[in-house]
Amino acid sequence: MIPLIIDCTHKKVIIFGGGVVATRKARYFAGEADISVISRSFSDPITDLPIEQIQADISLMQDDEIREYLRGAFLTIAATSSKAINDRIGRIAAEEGCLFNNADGSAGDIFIPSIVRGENLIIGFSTSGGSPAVARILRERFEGIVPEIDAMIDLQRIMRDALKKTDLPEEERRRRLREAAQDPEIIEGLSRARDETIRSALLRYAHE
Ligand SMILES: C[C@@]1(CC(=O)O)C2=NC(=C\c3[nH]c(c(CCC(=O)O)c3CC(=O)O)Cc3[nH]c(c(CC(=O)O)c3CCC(=O)O)/C=C3\N/C(=C\2)[C@@H](CCC(=O)O)[C@]3(C)CC(=O)O)/[C@H]1CCC(=O)O
Ligand SMILES: NC(=O)c1ccc[n+]([C@@H]2O[C@H](COP(=O)([O-])OP(=O)(O)OC[C@H]3O[C@@H](n4cnc5c(N)ncnc54)[C@H](O)[C@@H]3O)[C@@H](O)[C@H]2O)c1
Repeated sequence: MIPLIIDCTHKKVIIFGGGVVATRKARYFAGEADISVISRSFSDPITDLPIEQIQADISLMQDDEIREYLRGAFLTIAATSSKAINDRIGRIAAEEGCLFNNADGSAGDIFIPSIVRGENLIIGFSTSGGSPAVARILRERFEGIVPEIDAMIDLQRIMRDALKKTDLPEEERRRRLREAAQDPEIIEGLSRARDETIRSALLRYAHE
């Protein structure tokens, strides 16, 4: 398993099933991907999301009909309450060369991680299906420190630009960036007085 951060803008994500789990998966991709949900019934929260809803009984569909829905899809998620239906969708997705995530049944190609999102940062936690509860606990543990990491990334971006304009050798620029990233005064200052700390860090680290 290899983690990737993927731009899902305008990518087609097809979700089968419209219950609690399908809603969570739809919410995960909503706002970036183009989502269609195919199900016999839809939970109330899923109907509030900006997604296409297609009402159908999947057990009555021929393989070709399912295949048609998957055409051009980046990712297919099976989240019905039937393992047999989910696995059947997985088989067709594999034939179509489409990435597949299975909420219940044989594991697909991808796991959906628990995520923490900052302005400059995304962290994903996955136990590869071993313990979603642990993934959640890790997310909650890291949520609190995201604002300070975000501020550090802002500072580092500005510092990198400033250092590139100097004649300092690359090794020295790298050393200073690493040192500033671990400087306790800067870390503390960023959460208290962000702009002032960025100014003083630049004076201290980004000159020849
Ligand atoms: C990260 C997150 C993304 C998302 O789905 O949106 C996610 N589950 C989340 C929440 C969540 N999951 C469960 C509950 C109800 C708890 C309860 O039952 O009361 C809740 C709600 C909650 O806790 O809030 C239970 C559960 N989960 C799975 C099974 C089936 C099984 O294990 O077979 C069961 C049934 C019971 C059990 O066996 O526990 C399976 C999967 N869940 C995964 C991801 C993948 C593995 C990720 C990993 O290994 O790290 C995988 C394999 C599916 C996949 O590939 O996507 C999201 C994080 C939310 C957060 O960040 O707060
Ligand atoms: N992967 C995860 O994160 C995770 C977490 C908890 C549970 N699960 C498992 O995922 C599955 C779905 O859980 P849920 O809580 O969303 O269940 P749910 O009962 O709320 O939803 C099931 C959905 O599947 C649809 N469906 C079932 N058969 C269908 C058919 N023949 N045609 C069309 N639609 C059909 C139903 O209409 C419903 O919308 C369960 O098997 C559950 O054990 C997975």
